Amino acid sequence: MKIAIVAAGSWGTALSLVLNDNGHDVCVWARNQSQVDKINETGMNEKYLKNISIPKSIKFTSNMKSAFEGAEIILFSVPSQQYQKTLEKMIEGGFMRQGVILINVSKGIDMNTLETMSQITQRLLPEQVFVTLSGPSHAEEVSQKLPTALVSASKSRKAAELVQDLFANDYIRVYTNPDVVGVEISGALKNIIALGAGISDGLGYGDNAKAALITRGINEIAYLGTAMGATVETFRGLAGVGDLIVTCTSMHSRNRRCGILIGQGHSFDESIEAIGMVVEGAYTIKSAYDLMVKFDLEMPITTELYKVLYEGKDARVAVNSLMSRQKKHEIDEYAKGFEIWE
Ligand SMILES: NC(=O)c1ccc[n+]([C@@H]2O[C@H](COP(=O)([O-])OP(=O)(O)OC[C@H]3O[C@@H](n4cnc5c(N)ncnc54)[C@H](O)[C@@H]3O)[C@@H](O)[C@H]2O)c1
Ligand SMILES: O=P(O)(O)OC[C@H](O)CO
Repeated sequence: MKIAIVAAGSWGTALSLVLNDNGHDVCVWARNQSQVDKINETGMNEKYLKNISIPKSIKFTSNMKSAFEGAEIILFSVPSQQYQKTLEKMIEGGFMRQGVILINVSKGIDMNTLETMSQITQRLLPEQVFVTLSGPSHAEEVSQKLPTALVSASKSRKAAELVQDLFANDYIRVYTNPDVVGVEISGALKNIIALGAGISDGLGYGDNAKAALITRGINEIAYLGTAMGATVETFRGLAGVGDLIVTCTSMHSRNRRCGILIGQGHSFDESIEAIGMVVEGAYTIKSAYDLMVKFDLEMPITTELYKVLYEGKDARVAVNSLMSRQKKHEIDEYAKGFEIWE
C-alpha cells in the first residue's frame, strides 16, 4: 500500500523501516528540509535513530504534496501537543481525502482541550476512519528488528485488522482491540508513571519503590480510563501494563531518563532539554491532573508528580506524602471479602 508518515522523529522513522520491510511504498514527510537533505545524503537519521541504515526505497521529503497525494494511509507520529495543529494543516491542504485511513502512534492528551488524539480527530473529521497503534515498543529496538508486540485499536474491526496486517511480520506481532480510549489513556498515562519511576531511580530509591509505583500506577491509569469509558481489561494488556513496564524500566525511555535527571537534582526544563526528543509525560501530567479534577477522582501519584513538576515540590517530600497517606485496602471492593472481622 502507499503509506505516508507525518514526521521523521525516532518513532516515525522506525515504523517506516517496518512498513518498508513489509513491502509497502513508504514516504516520510519532515517539516525541516535540512533534516531531509541529511537523511538523503547519509542514509541515516542520526539525531533520532542512531546507527540505523535507512534503505533508499523509503522516500523522505519536506514537500507535503508529494508526500501525501495518493496516500492510502497516513500515519501521524508528531508529538501529541502538535497533533491538532498538524491535522488541521493536513485538512487545509486537502490531504485527508475520503477513504484515507489515519493511524496515530503518538501517546498523549492535549493540554488545552484534554482530548485524546481519537477525540480530536472525531471532532475535526467525524467520518474519519481512525486507528491508534500502541504497546511496548521503543524505536531503538524495533529498528533493530527485535521482537515486539503491538495493539491496533479502532472502532472499526476492518481497519484494526488492516493495520494488524500492515505491520505484522516475523519480528512484529499485532493484536487488535476495539477499546480506543482505553488504549490511548494507557499509552498517555504510562509516560507520567515512567517520569515518576525515573525520579525514584534518580533519587536512589530501589526496585521495591519502582515496583510499587508501577503497580499502583496501573491502578490509577485504569481509574481515569474507566471513568472515561474504557474497558478495565485493556489496562492489563500490552498497551496498559506492557507499555508501563517497558517505559518504567528501559534506559531507552525518554520519560524515564528525564525523570532520572530530575531525581538527580536537575531542573524540569533542563531535563527535558537534555533528552532532545519529545518527553510526552511532561505535558500529559498536566492534562491528567486536569482530567482528574474534571472527573472528581483521587489519583495520588498523578497529584504528587504534578506538584513536583509544576509547583516545585521537593520529590523526596512528595514520596513522603505518598507513603503517609491514610491507610486503605489494596482494592476497595475486596474489603468486604475478609472472612474474619476481629
Ligand atoms: N520513540 C519511541 O520509541 C516511541 C514509541 C512509541 C510511541 N512513541 C510516540 O510517538 C510520538 C513521537 O515520538 P518520537 O519519539 O518519534 O518523538 P521525536 O522527538 O523523536 O520526534 C518528533 C518529530 O516530530 C517533529 N515535529 C514536532 N512538531 C511538529 C510539527 N508541528 N509538525 C511537524 N513535525 C513536527 C519533530 O521535528 C520530530 O521529527 C510520541 O507521542 C511518542 O510518545 C514513541
Ligand atoms: O521513550 P518513551 O518514554 O517516550 O516511550 C516510548 C514508547 O512509548 C515505549 O513504548
